Amino acid sequence: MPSLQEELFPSTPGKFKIERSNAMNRQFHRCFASTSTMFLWALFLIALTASYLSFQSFVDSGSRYLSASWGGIQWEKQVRSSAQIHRSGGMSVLVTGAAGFVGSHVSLALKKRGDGVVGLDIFNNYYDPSLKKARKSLLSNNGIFVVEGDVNDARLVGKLFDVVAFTHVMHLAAQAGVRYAMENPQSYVHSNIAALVTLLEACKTANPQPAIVWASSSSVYGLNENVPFSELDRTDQPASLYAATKKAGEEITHTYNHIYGLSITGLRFFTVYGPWGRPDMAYFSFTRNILQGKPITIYRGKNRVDLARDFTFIDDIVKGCLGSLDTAGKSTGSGGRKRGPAPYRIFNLGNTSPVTVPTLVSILEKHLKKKAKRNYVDMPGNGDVPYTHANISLARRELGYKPTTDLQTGLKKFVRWYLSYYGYNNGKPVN
Ligand SMILES: O=C(O)[C@H]1O[C@H](OP(=O)(O)OP(=O)(O)OC[C@H]2O[C@@H](n3ccc(=O)[nH]c3=O)[C@H](O)[C@@H]2O)[C@H](O)[C@@H](O)[C@@H]1O
Repeated sequence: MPSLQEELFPSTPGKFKIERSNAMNRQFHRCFASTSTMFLWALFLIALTASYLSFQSFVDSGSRYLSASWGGIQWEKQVRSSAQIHRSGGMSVLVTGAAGFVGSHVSLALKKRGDGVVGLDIFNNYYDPSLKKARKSLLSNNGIFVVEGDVNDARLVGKLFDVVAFTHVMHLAAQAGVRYAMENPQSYVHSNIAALVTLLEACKTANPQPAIVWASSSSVYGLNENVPFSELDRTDQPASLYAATKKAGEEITHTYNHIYGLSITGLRFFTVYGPWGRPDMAYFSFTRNILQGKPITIYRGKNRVDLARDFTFIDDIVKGCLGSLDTAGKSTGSGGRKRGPAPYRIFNLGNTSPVTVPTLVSILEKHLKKKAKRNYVDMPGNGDVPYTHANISLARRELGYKPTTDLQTGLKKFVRWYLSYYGYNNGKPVN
C-alpha cells in the first residue's frame, strides 16, 4: 500500500522500493526540481505576457498618435492663438464641453470681452452632433478653437496644459439629462466622475494651477422639501444617478481643494434653456413636436399635481459663470502641493420663479401660434423631482448674479432661434 507521501509524490512505476529516508530525499529533490521547473515556466510566461502587453500598448499609442486629431506644430499654434488674451487683466480659459449648450455661450461671452478661450469637446452623439458642429463653426468664426477629444484622455489634457498656462478652467463637459441615466448609467460615471478626476489631476499638477469653475446641478437637491432650495439644504438624497454623479463631483472637487489647494466653484444650474439649446430637454422637444403636429407627453406628479421647474435663461447663466470666474480667487498649490487654503464655493444659479410644465407648453403654443396635442401621464419613477426653486441670495451677494429674463421672454428668443435654425416645419410637413 503506497503511503500518502508516495501517493502525493509517486516514484516511477515499476521501480523497486528504496529505504524510506533515501526515498524522502529523492522525493524532496524531485519535488524541488519540479517546483523550480514550474517557477521557470511561470517566469517565462510572465515575461511573455509582459512583452505582449507592452507591444500592444506600443501599437495602441502608435496608432493613436497616427490617428489622433490633436498634436503637432500647427495644432499647438491654433491652441496658443485661441488662448491669447486681448484685454488687460484678462484670463485664459480652458472650456470643456465648449460645443455644448452652456459651453458655447460661455466661450463666446469670454472671447467677446477679450479673454483667451480654448474649447475641448468630445462631440458624442447623445444628441444630434450636427448641432454641436454648428456651434463649433460659430465659435471658430469668433476665433475660438475647439479641440475634439475626451476629458478622460489624460495625455490630451496634459498636453493642453503644456501648451497654455491656463489661468482658469470652465468645466462644463458632462453627461447631462436626468432620465437617460436609466438607459446608460455608465456614461454618467465616465463623463461626470472619471473625467472630472482626470481633469482635476491635470489641474493639480499644472504650474500655475488654474482656478476651476464647474457645472453641478439643481438635481443634487433630490428629495429636499425646503423651498426655495438653499445651498445649506440637504443634498444627500439624490433621486437619479445623474444627480448622484453631480453630488459626487461636489465631494470630489472638495477633496482636491482640501489636499492640493485648487480654487473651486461649483454652480448648481436650474433647468437652463434658450437659443442653441439641448434637443433632449422638454422645451426643445416640445417645440419640435408641436411644429410637426405630434403629441407631447406631459408628466404629472402625485395627486395630478403639475410639475414645476425654475427655468433659467441661458444669458443669465452666462452672467453667473463669468461672475464666478471673475471672483474665483487663486489656487494656492504648485508642483502638486498645497501652499495654503484656497476658495471652495457652491452657488445656485436659478431664476427664482418656478413655472409649471403645462404653463411652459402654453407659452410655446403662443409663440409658435400652434396648439400642442397634450398627453398627460403620471410621472414615471425615473429620477424626476416634482419641482425646483432656487434661493439665489448667496450668488447675488458674492457674484452680483441677478437673473433678468422671465420664461415668456426667454422662450420667445428660443422660438425665434429655433425657427431660423430649423425652418418652420423642421424639414417635415406641418399638419
Ligand atoms: O436643473 C437641472 O439640474 C437639470 O435640468 C434639466 O433637467 P430637467 O429639469 O429634468 O429638464 P427637462 O428634461 O427639460 O424637463 C423639464 C420638465 O419637463 C418634464 N417633462 C420632460 C419630458 C417630457 O417628455 N415631458 C415632461 O413633462 C420633466 O418631468 C420636468 O419636470 C437638464 O436636463 C439637466 O441636465 C439639468 O442638470
